[in-house]
Amino acid sequence: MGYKDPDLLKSSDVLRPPDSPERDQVLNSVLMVVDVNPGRAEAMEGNQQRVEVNILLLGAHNVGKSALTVRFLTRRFIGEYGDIESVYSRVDRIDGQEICFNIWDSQSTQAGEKCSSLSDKQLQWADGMILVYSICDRGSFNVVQQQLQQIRRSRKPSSVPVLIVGNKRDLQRHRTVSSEEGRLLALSQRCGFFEVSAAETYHGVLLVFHRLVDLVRETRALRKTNAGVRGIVRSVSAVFGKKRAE
Ligand SMILES: Nc1nc2c(ncn2[C@@H]2O[C@H](COP(=O)(O)OP(=O)(O)OP(=O)(O)O)[C@@H](O)[C@H]2O)c(=O)[nH]1
Repeated sequence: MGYKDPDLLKSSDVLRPPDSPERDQVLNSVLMVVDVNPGRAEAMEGNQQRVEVNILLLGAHNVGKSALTVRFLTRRFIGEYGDIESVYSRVDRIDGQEICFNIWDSQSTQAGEKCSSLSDKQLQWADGMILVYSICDRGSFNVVQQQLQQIRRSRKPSSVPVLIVGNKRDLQRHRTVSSEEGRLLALSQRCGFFEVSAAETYHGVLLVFHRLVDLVRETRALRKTNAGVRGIVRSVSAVFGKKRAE
């Protein structure tokens, strides 16, 4: 199924009209988190360990960042999303573990602005990032490349998992960025790559968020292992250093 205009969608999981109270109900149904200070990693609840994962969505104006966020959080595509920058939360159980997704849906700072620069706060806060472009908007693909450079300049290349997502896959007739280009960019930058349609399906979007959580967990496990190995190396050198001194 291909859509020319999301306002024409008739699917049962699309709420209409876009500016209805239903839209507000959907947006209000997800918990809005206002504290974006870093510092939390994992919280204990009884015996169950809940893992918190902070996900930052970046990309140019109008590429579907809010549509992807709302689709993931509510399973709905509601057409119009307004201009509110928000951090939303949802708790899911994956492989028997509770995962708290905190999702920062960033906005271009001015309407019509193609690319907003990333703040230090956003970069510090994020455990993983999703860089979104529209397959029908080459400019938005260029923005992803610029934002990738900014991320790479500010953090070590492998320290934060990044996924590149080409959205609006349903608009094939208007495609200006090939899948191949997206995949090559991701490959060259050691990022994951997906093409999805927030308008068309929930499952593609779900896969994106779950993949990022997997990568964040792998990165954390690797950091722990590396820290452990560094600790052992330090102890061993301390012992041998002491022996040599004796
Ligand atoms: N056809 C189609 N339209 C989409 C899709 N995703 C989003 N849109 C539409 O694209 C427009 C922009 O979507 P938003 O989610 O508001 O985009 P955004 O990136 O959050 O935009 P800003 O908040 O301005 O940064 C809306 O009209 C959406 O209905 C998609 O997968 N297919």
